[in-house]
Amino acid sequence: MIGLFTAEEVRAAEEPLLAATPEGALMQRAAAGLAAVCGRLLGPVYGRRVALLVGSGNNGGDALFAGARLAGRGARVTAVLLTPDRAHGAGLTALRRSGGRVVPARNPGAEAVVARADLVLDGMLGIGGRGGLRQDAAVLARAAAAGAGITVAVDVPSGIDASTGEVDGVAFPAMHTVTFGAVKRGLVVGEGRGHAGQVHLVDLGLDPHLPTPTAWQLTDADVAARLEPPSAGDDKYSQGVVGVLAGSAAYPGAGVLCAGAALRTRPGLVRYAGGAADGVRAAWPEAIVTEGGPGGAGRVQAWVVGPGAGTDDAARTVLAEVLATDVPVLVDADALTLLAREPDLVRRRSAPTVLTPHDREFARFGTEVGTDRIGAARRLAADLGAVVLLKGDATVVADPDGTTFVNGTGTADLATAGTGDVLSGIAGAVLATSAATGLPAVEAAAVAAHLHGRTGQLAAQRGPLVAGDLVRRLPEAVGRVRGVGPAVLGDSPA
Ligand SMILES: NC(=O)C1=CN([C@@H]2O[C@H](COP(=O)(O)OP(=O)(O)OC[C@H]3O[C@@H](n4cnc5c(N)ncnc54)[C@H](O)[C@@H]3O)[C@@H](O)[C@H]2O)[C@@H](O)CC1
Ligand SMILES: [K+]
Repeated sequence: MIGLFTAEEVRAAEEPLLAATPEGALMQRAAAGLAAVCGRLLGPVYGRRVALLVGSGNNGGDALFAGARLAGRGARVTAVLLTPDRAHGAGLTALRRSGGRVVPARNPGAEAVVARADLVLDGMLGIGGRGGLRQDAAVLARAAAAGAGITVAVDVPSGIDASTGEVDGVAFPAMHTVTFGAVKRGLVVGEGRGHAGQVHLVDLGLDPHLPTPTAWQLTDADVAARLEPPSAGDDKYSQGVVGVLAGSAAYPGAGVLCAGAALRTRPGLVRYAGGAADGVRAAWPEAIVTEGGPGGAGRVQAWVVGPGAGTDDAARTVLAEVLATDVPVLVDADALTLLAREPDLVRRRSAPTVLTPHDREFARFGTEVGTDRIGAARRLAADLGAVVLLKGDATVVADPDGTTFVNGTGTADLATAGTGDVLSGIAGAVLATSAATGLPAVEAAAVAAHLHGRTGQLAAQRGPLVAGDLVRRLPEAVGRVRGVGPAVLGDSPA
């Protein structure tokens, strides 16, 4: 698992490390790691044009020292200084000694330096940045975006909030971010994720000083370890029995997709008791279909309730009935709308509940998501005593105790009808085994989000995807996450 940290946590951890190391040593470690990544990205370094965008703090110092190292290898390095009188003195000296040039950002030629560069290194603001980019910095960020060079952010893309990922106005559009000591949360969540590109972590020796993380990202290996394949002693009941209450006469597809995803994730047994019995029977002869609602379905180890299920009185009765059981329940879509009217239905539960809202569904519980997605998910989780899986570009899964996972997989191609129904089916299947495996509900939900995203990446390789493609490709995605078949589906997030 990859720990995710706030800027404040990183700053606090740096203090004792700074005190224990010779002055400037940490910045040299950072600059060496940064220059090494830039060198790899450039291929041959000699003769290549590198532009450094340099602000007033230590982030600019990192860029200047890394630039000096690249200049030493023959790169043509130019530093564009936003505040020439406040740029890092020792860094400037090192760059000049290595043959680098310096221009103030207000000089007419500064934008052209950025536009012509083979690589643009963003050292404008690091974890000391507050608020959005000022006009002069925003102009340089836009020039980097418009240019053809590789864009690399130093520690964090300037203009993003390192703790929340919030972007206020313009931020540097990095293809790569070389971050120091620890992965900042803002690189993987909110708008920050889209600005950070591929994240490279440079070890500064900070680990012993960091607090135990409260936010994490799962890797393929973490997910594989939580999705154990069946063993010789398993039967269809011990593999997890999922009850699906999704779909209706108006929306039969939601039931078909949800039941199919549950079957394809962990095909122990799926009991279907929703309102689209004929459709599910036709699509999934493997499912046991009952028409009598949850009460007549037989014993299950987890329920999925809500996708395409409607919000009428009958749907409300079904929701109340499953929330009164003592097994894990996943609440999605229409059932979230109903639950937002009667949140006490979930507050009084003792078994785990997982809610899977998107932003509009989240807002029905009383507050907008806002720009701090981790904070928002944690607050609702604590308020309701339920796991909250807040869907988005980087899905956030929060436990009532504050433990949070930020998903690192997925693709924009997943923004299409029915993919949420598939996620619910996957999560229901993982939850159904959680009682036997001891997997906490928050981790089961995070595993499902990871797998859903990986399946989306796999399906999108063939072009635009529909939700049914996810169901079809799920077994292959599970196999790949477990390391069966080609290991790489896309860039790993960190
Ligand atoms: N502290 C350490 O031990 C290390 C720090 N390192 C680097 O140092 C960075 C943090 O350095 P700093 O604390 O100097 O902070 P920054 O380099 O992020 O810059 C802070 C400066 O920018 C100004 N500023 C803040 N917001 C602004 C805005 N919106 N527009 C314009 N100016 C703004 C502040 O007045 C301050 O002078 C890290 O991100 C990392 O890159 C690395 O060298 C590794 C070691
Ligand atoms: K930066």
